[in-house]
Amino acid sequence: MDHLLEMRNLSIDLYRGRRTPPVKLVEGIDLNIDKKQNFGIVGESGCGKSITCSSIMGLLSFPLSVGAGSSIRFQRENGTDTELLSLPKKQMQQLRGKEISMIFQEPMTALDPMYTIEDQIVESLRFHTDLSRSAMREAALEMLRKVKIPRAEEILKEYPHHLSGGMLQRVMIAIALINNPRLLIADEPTTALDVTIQAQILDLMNELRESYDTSVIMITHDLGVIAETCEQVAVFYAGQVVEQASVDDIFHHTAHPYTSGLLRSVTSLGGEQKELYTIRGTVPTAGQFSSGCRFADRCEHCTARCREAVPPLTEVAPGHQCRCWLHASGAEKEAAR
Ligand SMILES: Nc1ncnc2c1ncn2[C@@H]1O[C@H](COP(=O)(O)OP(=O)(O)OP(=O)(O)O)[C@@H](O)[C@H]1O
Repeated sequence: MDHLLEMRNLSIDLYRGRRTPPVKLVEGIDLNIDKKQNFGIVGESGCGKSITCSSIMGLLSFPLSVGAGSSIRFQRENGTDTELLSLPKKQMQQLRGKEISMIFQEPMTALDPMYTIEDQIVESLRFHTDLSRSAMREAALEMLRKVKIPRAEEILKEYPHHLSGGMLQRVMIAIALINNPRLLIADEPTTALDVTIQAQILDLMNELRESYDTSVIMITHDLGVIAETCEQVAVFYAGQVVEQASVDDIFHHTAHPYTSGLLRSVTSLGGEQKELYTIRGTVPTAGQFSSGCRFADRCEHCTARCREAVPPLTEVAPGHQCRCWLHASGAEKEAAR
C-alpha cells in the first residue's frame, strides 16, 4: 500500500425504518492520505465531512452504517495493511486513540467535567501503555508543556470548567497526541474559538505535526484554515467529492463552480472592500438528490446536461480531479447519453 490510508468507494447509509430503503448520506468517496500529509476536507454544513471521518474511527452507529462495497485500508505501526471496516470491535478500540486519534470542535463536551485534566490525559495512556502512574503523570506534564499550556503542573490538577476554550483545545490536542498517533483527525478544531486563539491553535498544530510526523485530516468549512494548514484538499458537496487537488491548485486553478463559490465567499483582509459573495440556495437534503449534478440548482453554469446525469470525477490536470460536466471529456459526455 502506497498511502497511510486509502478510502475506496465509501458510502454511508441512513436507515429510516424496516420498510424504507436506506438513504445514502455520502457515496463514492475515494481519498488517499499520505504519511506526514496535512489533508483538508472542506464543504458546507451537512455535506458529510464528519460522518466520513467517523467511519475511519469506527464511530458510526445506528441509524448510520457503512454501505456495501466500501473500503478503508490503513497502514499500521507494525507495517501491516488493515481493512478498518472489518476490524473486530476490540482491535478497533486498541487502534483508536493510539494509531488514529481525533480532536473535536467542542472540547468542553469532549472532556468529562468530573475528572481532572491529569486523569483525562492519563486515561488515554493507561488504556494503551503499561507505564507506572508516576511515569504517566510525567508524560502528561511533558505533553501539556508541548502544547504550550502555562502553569502545566497546576493545570494537571484542575477540572475542565476552570479552563478557557483555547486552553481546553490545547488539552484535547495533548490527549490526541500523547500516544503519538500516525493519523490525527481534527474536526473543526478552531470553530468554537476566538479568531486570535484560532490562529494560535492552528500554529500549534502545524508545529506539533512536524515534530510528531503525524498525518492530519483537517475538517473545516473554512478555506482560510485549509490555506493555513493543508497540502492536499477534497471539496465535499452533498455527500460527494466534487473537487480534489493540491491546495495550490484549488486556490489558483479552481475547476468546480462550487469551489469557486466557496473561494469567493471567503473574507479577505487585503485589497478593496467588496460585498461578500454568498452561494445562492442551500445544500439539497440527502434522499432528495436529483438525478443530475447535485450542485445544478445553485450553479451559474448549469446546462441541460447537468440536470440529466451525475458528472463523473474527472482528472482535469495531473493530481487534480473535478466532478463537473464543464470539465468532462467528450467520451465521458458520450457515455452519459
Ligand atoms: N446520527 C445521525 N442520524 C441521522 N442523520 C445523521 C446523523 N449524523 C449525521 N447525519 C446526517 O448526515 C449528513 C452529513 O452530516 P455531517 O455531520 O457529516 O456533515 P458535515 O459536513 O460534517 O457538517 P457540519 O460541518 O455541520 O458538521 C447530514 O445530513 C446529517 O444530518
